Amino acid sequence: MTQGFGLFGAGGRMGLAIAAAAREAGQPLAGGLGRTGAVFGPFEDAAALAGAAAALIDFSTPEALEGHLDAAIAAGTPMLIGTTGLGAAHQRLIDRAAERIALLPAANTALGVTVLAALVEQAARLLGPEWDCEILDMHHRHKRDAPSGTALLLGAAVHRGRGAGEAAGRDRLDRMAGGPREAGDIYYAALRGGSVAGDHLLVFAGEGERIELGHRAESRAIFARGALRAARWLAEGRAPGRYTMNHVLGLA
Ligand SMILES: NC(=O)C1=CN([C@@H]2O[C@H](COP(=O)(O)OP(=O)(O)OC[C@H]3O[C@@H](n4cnc5c(N)ncnc54)[C@H](OP(=O)(O)O)[C@@H]3O)[C@@H](O)[C@H]2O)C=CC1
Ligand SMILES: O=C(O)C1=N[C@H](C(=O)O)C[C@H](O)C1
Repeated sequence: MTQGFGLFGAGGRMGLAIAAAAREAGQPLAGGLGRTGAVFGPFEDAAALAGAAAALIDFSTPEALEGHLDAAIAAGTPMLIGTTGLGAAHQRLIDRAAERIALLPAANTALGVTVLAALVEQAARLLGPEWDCEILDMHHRHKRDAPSGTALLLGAAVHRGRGAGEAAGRDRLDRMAGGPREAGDIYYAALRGGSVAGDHLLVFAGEGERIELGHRAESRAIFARGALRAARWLAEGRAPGRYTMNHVLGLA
């Protein structure tokens, strides 16, 4: 059998978009799994799918991540992790698994967002922490996590640009709690409704002027094409480690 990619979350919105993009690109998929088993292809569980796939693509749920990582490690198969809403415990699982296999966690696989993050980092470096930073995301009514993974990714780019290190500086998810703004903190807000594929707006607000940087996804096809590109890059044979979309696009 031609070694294709294995897809977790195959029956979901992104799973369907990736299957469509793969058909369009002539990219074979070995199989796709949903919560209760095969969505397409002959494999009924993660271990069997991981053993047959050249790379795995996960757009499912945070709760499913650990099982998918276990299957990927056992098979020695690299994995793109597109799922968002991951907490510190998930990040530790990814770090540990990355000692054994190649992993690429990407909260947003769109080319435009990868470039936007680079622009945001540069702007934050030039502006410094005196310019307040606010990040807004709007997504469809079904989205579970808020703020979005992309909003947090853009915030991390601001922290990097300011030279504080990714862990330093405070991410403030409590904008609605009111009170005066704390200097240097990054504040997040989220809107949910309708069928919006994913809009992000980042505002740097200075004294008497503002810079606004943003991205609008017109459909999920951009995430799907980026995910396939990242999976192809992983399947070329990467050493164990934790990679980013910057590696895929040659920006790292
Ligand atoms: N990185 C990026 O560029 C993008 C990331 N995302 C993220 O991807 C994730 C999925 O988004 P979306 O497709 O909209 O969500 P959906 O809810 O439409 O899809 C998630 C799918 O995962 C399935 N699932 C749940 N548990 C498992 C499991 N154990 N094994 C396999 N499949 C499972 C669900 O099945 P069931 O319905 O039966 O429970 C569902 O079909 C979200 O975290 C989202 O934020 C989304 C777009 C772009
Ligand atoms: O759930 C979605 O739809 C999306 N999720 C990702 C995120 O949380 O940033 C990426 C994209 O914005 C769509």
